[in-house]
Amino acid sequence: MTRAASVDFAKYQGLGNDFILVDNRHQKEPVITSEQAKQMCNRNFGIGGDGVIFALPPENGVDYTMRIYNSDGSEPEMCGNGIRCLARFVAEKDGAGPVSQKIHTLGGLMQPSLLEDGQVCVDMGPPVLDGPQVPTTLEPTQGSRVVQAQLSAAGREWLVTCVSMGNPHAIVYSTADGASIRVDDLDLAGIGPDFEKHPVFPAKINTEFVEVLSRSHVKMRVWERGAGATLACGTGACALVVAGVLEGRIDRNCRVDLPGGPLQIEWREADHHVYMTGPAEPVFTGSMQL
Ligand SMILES: N[C@@H](CCC[C@H](N)C(=O)O)C(=O)O
Repeated sequence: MTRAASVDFAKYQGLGNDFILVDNRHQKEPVITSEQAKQMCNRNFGIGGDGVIFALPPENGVDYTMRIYNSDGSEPEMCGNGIRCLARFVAEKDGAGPVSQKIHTLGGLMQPSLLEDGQVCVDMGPPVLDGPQVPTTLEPTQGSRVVQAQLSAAGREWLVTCVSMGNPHAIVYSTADGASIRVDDLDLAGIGPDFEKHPVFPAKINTEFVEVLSRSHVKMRVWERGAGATLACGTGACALVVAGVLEGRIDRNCRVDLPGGPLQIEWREADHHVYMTGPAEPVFTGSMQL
């Protein structure tokens, strides 16, 4: 395995969730360490980003493999906005037009399609709803599912539904007394870390707070595991639509307004897969000394 003295990269963003992308298809292990990824993500001493994402050689008969480091150097299983960016990055590198890809991730098989209008639609596979698999030790409330379970965090009682989209999410639509969330009023930096490190989430957790505008339109803010408050979270948007359907609050096809802009999410009844459609934009390219 070769570690690099400098690394060529492309910076992309999906709704302001920004990533440093590295074409690493020549070798199985990332050319940089998790510590170097953390340094690259630093907004003062590095390039700046919410994560570093690698295109690696294919595994399991797919086109290529994706791995990602969060900005704190931890390694999550999946990233929704990141996979749209990576799909466009690889297609542009390979000189391919609108194209469908199969990508192996630690969270399973993902299938992005580049659309004529520049957006990317990703078949994110089925959500994982079994509580222990999310994982959470919260007591299941519907079979093995954790839906509207009461949780005490940051000095308040909340109702949370737990969903994995390859990576773990806790979704909050209301407090335990039934009061709706007003996302603009939340002290996210005060509340988010308490969820992220809560002992009922052994792999830590991404948390989405959601306000329902109509049955087909919601607004959210996110506190991400390993990255803090970000402008968007694609897996989070998918997870919150699944949770909203399970809680009976919204329909299966829903617009999700994130701080960085909207995503269209569908939890399709026919195959139980979640489909996410949104933008992926190049910002600049460069080379960083390590
Ligand atoms: N922003 C991402 C999620 C990135 C990973 C996350 N922080 C985790 O640790 O699971 C997205 O768009 O899905």
